[in-house]
Amino acid sequence: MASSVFFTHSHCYSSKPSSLVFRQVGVGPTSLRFSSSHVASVAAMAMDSSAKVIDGKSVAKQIRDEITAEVSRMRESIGVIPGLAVILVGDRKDSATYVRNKKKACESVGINSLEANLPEDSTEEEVLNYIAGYNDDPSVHGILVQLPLPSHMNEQNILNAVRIEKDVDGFHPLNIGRLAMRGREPLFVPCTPKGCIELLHRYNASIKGKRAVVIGRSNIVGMPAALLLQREDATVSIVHSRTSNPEEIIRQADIIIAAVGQANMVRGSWIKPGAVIIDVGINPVEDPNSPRGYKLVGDVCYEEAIRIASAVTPVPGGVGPTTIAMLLQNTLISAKRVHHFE
Ligand SMILES: Nc1nc(=O)c2c([nH]1)NC[C@@H]1CN(c3ccc(C(=O)N[C@@H](CCC(=O)O)C(=O)O)cc3)C=[N+]21
Repeated sequence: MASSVFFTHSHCYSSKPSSLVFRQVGVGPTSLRFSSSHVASVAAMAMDSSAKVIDGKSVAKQIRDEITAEVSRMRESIGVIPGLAVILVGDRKDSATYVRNKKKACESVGINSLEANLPEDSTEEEVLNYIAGYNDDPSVHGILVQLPLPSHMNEQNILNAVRIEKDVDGFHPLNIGRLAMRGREPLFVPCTPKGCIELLHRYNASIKGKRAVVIGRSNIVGMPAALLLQREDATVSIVHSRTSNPEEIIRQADIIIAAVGQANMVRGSWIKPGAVIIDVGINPVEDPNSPRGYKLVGDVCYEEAIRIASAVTPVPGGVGPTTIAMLLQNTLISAKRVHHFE
């Protein structure tokens, strides 16, 4: 999702001999569960099953069920249905897919969805006109401008035009500013980082007092994720393209949030045994065995991580579905707030 590119690993060598993986794992506390007489392959298998896959799909389903109940309670008691407007400019295939998924998700919980599809060569003014219309429309409680925008548009101008009360993406600078300040509360927390924290909570990963590393410092994921972790009382480091010793810092982390957009960048040997890993990356890599010709992988080498971490989010099926669930949650929060519905 994020764009900086700073390491060169493009493959996850899952065919590594398991004895090597075992030695890496063996330095950590999890190895205490196994006597040294166990053969490596047995231990590796046992550790495989002891690492948890964090099932973002099922967490998202759970959250959608909670939202469905709240949406109907709201409709029945005050007759209001939350509404989300999505603006898509251009015809990027991935953006079209995400927007379609968001629309489907809205339908599944009873949220109204409106969609504006503008051509790639639209002017900034045309986009601003749509935003103004949705800003004034009382049936719209959330406005999302799908990113990235075409390069001839000024993203900042456009995002600033969204009324802060409808900024369900949480990208408005005032929302980010409040997120960064102690004792202040943003109106909305950005969906992807919020989903990352939700996954940690729902898997009972403790955050308070833990060392967390966020890899990547984008405005939409890395930076707000670091702020959220800090609000949860973690000790947070941010590793980025100019960090001189990233592996050393990452290896100390109890919690890793990876959001750089580089396939399989984080290797098993960088991971502290027992760490919890939230992998935000969604990177297409060539795969002749897939009907599409490619498959999606994360920023973390999953096959290596699952042997060393205590829990890992898969890609797909991890952070992505949770992100969409958070968008629905933010839309519901917005509708409740404007109608003073508790
Ligand atoms: N204004 C704005 N807000 C966003 O929240 C926003 C955006 N722009 N631009 C693009 C990124 C990306 N993003 C995703 C959401 C869900 C999945 C998702 O559900 N992925 C599935 C399926 C992936 C697939 O199969 O294609 C999964 O990971 O399991 C992925 C990516 C939201 N973004």
